[in-house]
Amino acid sequence: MRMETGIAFMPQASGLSFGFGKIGGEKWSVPLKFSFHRNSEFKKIGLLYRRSNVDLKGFSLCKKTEEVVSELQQTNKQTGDEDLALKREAEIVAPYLSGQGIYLVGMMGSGKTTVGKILSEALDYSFLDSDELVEHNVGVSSVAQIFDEHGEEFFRINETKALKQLSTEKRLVVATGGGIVTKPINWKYMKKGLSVWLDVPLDSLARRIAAVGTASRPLLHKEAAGDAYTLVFNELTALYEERGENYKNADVRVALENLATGKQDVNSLTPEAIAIEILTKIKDFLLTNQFV
Ligand SMILES: Nc1ncnc2c1ncn2[C@@H]1O[C@H](COP(=O)(O)OP(=O)(O)OP(=O)(O)O)[C@@H](O)[C@H]1O
Ligand SMILES: O=C(O)C1=C[C@@H](O)[C@@H](O)[C@H](O)C1
Repeated sequence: MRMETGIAFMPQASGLSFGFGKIGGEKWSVPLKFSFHRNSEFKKIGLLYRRSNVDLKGFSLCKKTEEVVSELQQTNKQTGDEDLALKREAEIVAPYLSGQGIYLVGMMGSGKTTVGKILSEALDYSFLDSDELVEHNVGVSSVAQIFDEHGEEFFRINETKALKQLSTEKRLVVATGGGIVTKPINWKYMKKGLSVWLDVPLDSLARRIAAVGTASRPLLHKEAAGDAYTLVFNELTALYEERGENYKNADVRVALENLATGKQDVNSLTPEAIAIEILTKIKDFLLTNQFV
């Protein structure tokens, strides 16, 4: 069944539930429960995401067992500490947030999806990717297909419609499309919640995107000779020249270059560390602006 737009959040005993259905017609909803476990992965229900535990008990150790164990222990300690710090920061920020939606903006590959999911879990929010809502509304499986069949302008119109739908929702982290910042009307919708700019150096973005390929990112997918990193870097540079200023409209900026301290490399910052910084910056923003 092709569904018309209509989104509803409904509090339920089991947690939050989210439904898509026909406006004024029948609605369906999916119960969502959140838990906080490091060894887990996100499962998708409808367009929303939640965590599910992964059982690692059957993991078998082979050669260099001690090395593997020690590395795992080190990683677990570091990530365990970060998870705790993240949860603690989320508890501190939650009362100031009062359920306001959070819109992550930033260039393609800046980590809006990766960090957004972690942030949503820490805050007990739902997570949604605006590109996926556009795909759902248009009735296709990829943004690339929309660009191919209808062109960018059609995509942008539908992106604004999707954002309008989302802007009335509470307790939601949204990973927005990289170009959402280019239309002033989109800011009107995002200002119903808090917007956060994930500012990542272009060379890091190019590294990340070149590693996974450009097939799902039509604005970067160009048939040209050269190595993948350089091609992506050049396209990103051109895009950033056009739209870089627009990101500055965000309420909060989290610049990875500022977050990386001492000898730490921007590329070694974990999504958890970035999520903690987002919460800290949101708290500062809300404290500064609550009496003005
Ligand atoms: N902190 C990080 N360190 C290293 N790699 C990261 C980090 N965050 C995200 N990535 C990787 O970068 C790539 C892009 O991340 P992600 O999809 O979260 O970005 P995005 O902003 O949602 O991108 P897009 O707007 O293009 O959909 C992924 O391969 C992801 O694994
Ligand atoms: O930066 C952009 O303009 C885009 C980013 C993607 O998330 C998609 O929204 C689409 O590919 C366009």
